[in-house]
Amino acid sequence: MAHQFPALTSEQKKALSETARRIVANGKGILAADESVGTMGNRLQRIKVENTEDNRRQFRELLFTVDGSVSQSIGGVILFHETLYQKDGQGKLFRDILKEKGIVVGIKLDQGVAPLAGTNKETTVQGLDGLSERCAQYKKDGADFGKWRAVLKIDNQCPSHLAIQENANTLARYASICQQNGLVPIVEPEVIPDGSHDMEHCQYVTEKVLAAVYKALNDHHVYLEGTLLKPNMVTAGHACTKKYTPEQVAMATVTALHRTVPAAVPGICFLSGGMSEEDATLNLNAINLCPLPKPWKLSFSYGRALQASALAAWGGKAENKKATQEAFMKRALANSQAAKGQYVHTGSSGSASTQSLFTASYTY
Ligand SMILES: O=P(O)(O)OC[C@@]1(O)O[C@H](CO)[C@@H](O)[C@@H]1O
Repeated sequence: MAHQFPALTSEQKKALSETARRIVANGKGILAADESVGTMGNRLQRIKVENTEDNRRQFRELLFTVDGSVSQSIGGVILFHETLYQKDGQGKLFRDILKEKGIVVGIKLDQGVAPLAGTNKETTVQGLDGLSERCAQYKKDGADFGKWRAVLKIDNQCPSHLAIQENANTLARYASICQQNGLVPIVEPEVIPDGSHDMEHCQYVTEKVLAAVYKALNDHHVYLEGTLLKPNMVTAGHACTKKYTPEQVAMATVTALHRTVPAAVPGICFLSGGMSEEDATLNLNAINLCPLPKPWKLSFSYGRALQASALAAWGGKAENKKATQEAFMKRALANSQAAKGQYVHTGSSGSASTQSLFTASYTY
């Protein structure tokens, strides 16, 4: 056994676990603002704004320069490479603006998916080559955590044993490299919601995927206390005709997590996966009220479900700054309340917050 070859020193472990716990402390969650240039282009196209570097920068400036009280709801922000080096209108680096608010800066590290030949269009994730050097540079440039999204789908023969094993191993290798460079790895094995499967089938698959991920993390000597998990909630497929309540989603989700995720993991931050803003908040709230043992913080790492109303309010116009920032703050606060099981739906949600944000085959 490799006990005599420790992967990390006790100082490294302490720093990693402190960072992980800080991100999810007291109802805090993560703003996933790490959309790649292409994904951001799709978002901007919907509001008829051109996908230029400056338009991406302007929208993100609005999110990052909200009132400092946002740090009571947002513990970490995931950035895309471009954004880590961008500045606000006064020339201040976004990463410095976030850090001054006490928010931990994260960086998207995966480089998209590649096909797994001989499968039903399944994928693995690219980005392991040179990852250690990239992590070291990002750490120097102010990042303290990383994110790597693997995509598994439910379909005929999917997810295959190969896709589950390959993605689990790749996530574990990424997590190990992150920790060696002082970055807390966010481990994201997303079972995407495409399909007509029911919630029970999603639970079965999610358990298989998570069990494989935690086996691989253990094999790679990953220090679980210094990681965060970013999973899908257990829901029915987008085209399933049967509807489930937030309480049913919560019970299926916490059951799956309870069976597969060790209590050493400090936090589980769900992705929103195309749910409407309001559904993502209601489901998270129900998850925190679920009467099963919950040894981890259960919080959010939302992309679409934290930004949809804000994007709609902005519409690419500087004069909409106040409305944009208010829309973002409203979702941040609602999700922070939900992360404590204290969200009360007031019935005054704007139309953008109840619209489905589903995109078919959201693979990158
Ligand atoms: O599902 P959501 O909450 O919109 O986004 C989850 C997420 O992992 O997927 C996106 C694509 O990689 C990222 O921008 C984001 O971090």
